[in-house]
Amino acid sequence: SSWWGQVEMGPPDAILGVTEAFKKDSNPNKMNLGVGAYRDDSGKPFVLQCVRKAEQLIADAALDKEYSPIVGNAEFCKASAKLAFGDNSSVINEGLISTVQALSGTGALRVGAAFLDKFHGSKEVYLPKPSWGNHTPIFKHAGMNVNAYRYYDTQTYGLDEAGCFEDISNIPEGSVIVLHACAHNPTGVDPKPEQWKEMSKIIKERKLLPFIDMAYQGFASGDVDRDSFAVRHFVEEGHNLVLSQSYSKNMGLYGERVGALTFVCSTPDEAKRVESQVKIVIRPMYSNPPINGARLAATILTNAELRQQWLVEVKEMADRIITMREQLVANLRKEGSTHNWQHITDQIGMFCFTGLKQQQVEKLTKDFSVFLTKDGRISIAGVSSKNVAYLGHAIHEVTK
Ligand SMILES: Cc1ncc(COP(=O)(O)O)c(CNOCC(=O)O)c1O
Repeated sequence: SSWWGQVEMGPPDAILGVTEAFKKDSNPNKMNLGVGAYRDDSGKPFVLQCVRKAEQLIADAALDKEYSPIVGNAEFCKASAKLAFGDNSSVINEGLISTVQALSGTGALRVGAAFLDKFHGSKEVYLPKPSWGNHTPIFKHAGMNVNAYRYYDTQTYGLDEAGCFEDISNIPEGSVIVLHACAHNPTGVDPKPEQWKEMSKIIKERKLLPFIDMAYQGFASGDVDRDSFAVRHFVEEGHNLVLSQSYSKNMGLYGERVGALTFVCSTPDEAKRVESQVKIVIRPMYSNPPINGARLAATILTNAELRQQWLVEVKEMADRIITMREQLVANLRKEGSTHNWQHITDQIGMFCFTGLKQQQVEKLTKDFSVFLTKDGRISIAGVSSKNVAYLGHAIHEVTK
């Protein structure tokens, strides 16, 4: 008899399911706006030049393939912390942080969640509503209880400031609050600096633990320092926060699984004790991280010429997305749409919450072969100068 006869078929991943349906469609005008990966203006995946050059430097160095330490590539961890907190960050200079390499952003969140489940006083985690789909299972699988705070306003397609601030003011002391540093997924709605300052104040008053997820640093505005405003403000305000970083989007290292997890602690001794316990979480999970992606990122971040080229390339990616937002709105106007599409250009980063209702989404897919997730989220990366007019026409047709 079979061991697993009672195992049921699991539900398909909402996002990857969109790509499956897209592949089956024969319409030459079909568009895949579901996938959360950058595409250039030809709709192709994009490997940055600085990554190709770093690959060459690493190949020429003929390095060995020995195990990485449990905490990963030390040069990468140091460079990652500096990128997030700034070159002259006091928490770095005073030895108050512990940074470990992670299996990309997902791995950083998962190890962070496992550490919190083991050592943090509260099991309660609060996610923005809505948040990245994977946040919920990541924290649940680690044993935490997942709750939500109001974030997105379905009427204005922007931040529900009143609801957000009120909900955060009511989160029980000691709870963990997850924040997207920039380029909020799936809404594209980021707090303004003034709103971040207010959120920091309330979070401090409520004695909450901020877990900041920064998966798009540099990819949102095109400026790595500007995109790290929330992280640096919270540190300046004295929050001992947890930070997850991903290089999937801003360096295009998706499949290399390059990320980092940082704990901001109160003393150097606490940082050492925290690191020792994070290592004990990692050891039985995957023992030690892969070497290649971290070498690539460390080379790019520490080689002056490659770093400069990276800053140019990540801005190019951000600028292309911003241009596509502007051209989509222009095409909707050209089509004669009378709706207010301001939110498409107010929102930032990979995604746009269009505000399309489910039946409009279904019509967009059925009649125009435009594929997107049911919640009306589109990945702007899938929009190009070749298909933006078609998209404008299609959205106008289903919303007029
Ligand atoms: C907010 C957030 N955190 C973390 C991550 C983690 O990404 P990774 O594990 O690749 O670093 C992601 C990647 N999302 O993937 C794109 C999509 O939603 O279709 C993310 O959006």
